[in-house]
Amino acid sequence: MPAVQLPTTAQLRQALPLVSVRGLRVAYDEQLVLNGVDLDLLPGEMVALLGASGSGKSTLMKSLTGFAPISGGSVRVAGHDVTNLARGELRTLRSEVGQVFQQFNLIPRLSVLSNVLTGALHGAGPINVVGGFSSAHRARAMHLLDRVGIAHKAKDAARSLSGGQQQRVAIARALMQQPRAILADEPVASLDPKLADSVLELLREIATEDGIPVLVSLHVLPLALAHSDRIVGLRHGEMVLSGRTAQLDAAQLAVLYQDEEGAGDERDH
Ligand SMILES: Nc1ncnc2c1ncn2[C@@H]1O[C@H](COP(=O)(O)OP(=O)(O)OP(=O)(O)O)[C@@H](O)[C@H]1O
Repeated sequence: MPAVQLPTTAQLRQALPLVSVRGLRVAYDEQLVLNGVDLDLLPGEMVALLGASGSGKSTLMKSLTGFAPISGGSVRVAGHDVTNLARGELRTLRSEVGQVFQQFNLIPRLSVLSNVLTGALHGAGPINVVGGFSSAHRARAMHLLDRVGIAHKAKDAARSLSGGQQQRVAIARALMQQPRAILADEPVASLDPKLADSVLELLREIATEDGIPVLVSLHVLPLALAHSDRIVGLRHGEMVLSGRTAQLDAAQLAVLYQDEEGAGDERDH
């Protein structure tokens, strides 16, 4: 009888979703804004989250880090049960999930290097903050700035950088956390198309090289088509689309924007 090849622990880990959402419901003031959402994110994949304005993209992202009022379903992120966190576990969860935002959210007067170093504060207690950063932290922050292509700006004030450069700093700051997943909520909405391409390329490279999932919400369909492995789509708070990017056709994608004011404008530009 041929020997049975059992998968290694590494292979099993690779196949398990880092994020697993089932039947998620979120309500604000009794208004249901997410209704029965399912989502899996696997290590190493770049997943684009699409949907018209108000469809629930930001709310879904917030649900993954305990920032949304979850009223039903289950949310597991990096081994944490987000709907039932133990005392102190929320801080750990947030330290394990890197976040990137549309407006970069840097501290403008601080240097680029200091901004990246703040990523190391996630999950650190007050003593670590007072104690300052170790030389190992500084070396790691410089390495990450080099990785995102702006090590030469390390000493400059964050406010002196262009939007594209600031977003690279924000990505380096997220990496400083040694995240197990990255959530990027409209990270290129404030950037011109060329910079948008380069930032999304960088995020995809990180997903592949670091073997972590990156969930990125986007308003521009061509960007999602060019830079994702998979596309998921929300409509009126329901997940109505999920598929490999290369296999989705125009009719499937059009469902996301049906009946929306200005449909066609938003997704094409
Ligand atoms: N804090 C809040 N309080 C009340 N309602 C909220 C809150 N946050 C979001 N909503 C509502 O939830 C719905 C989904 O909003 P959400 O921001 O998740 O959508 P979105 O798809 O990210 O939109 P956009 O693309 O415009 O950013 C909207 O109707 C919005 O008004």
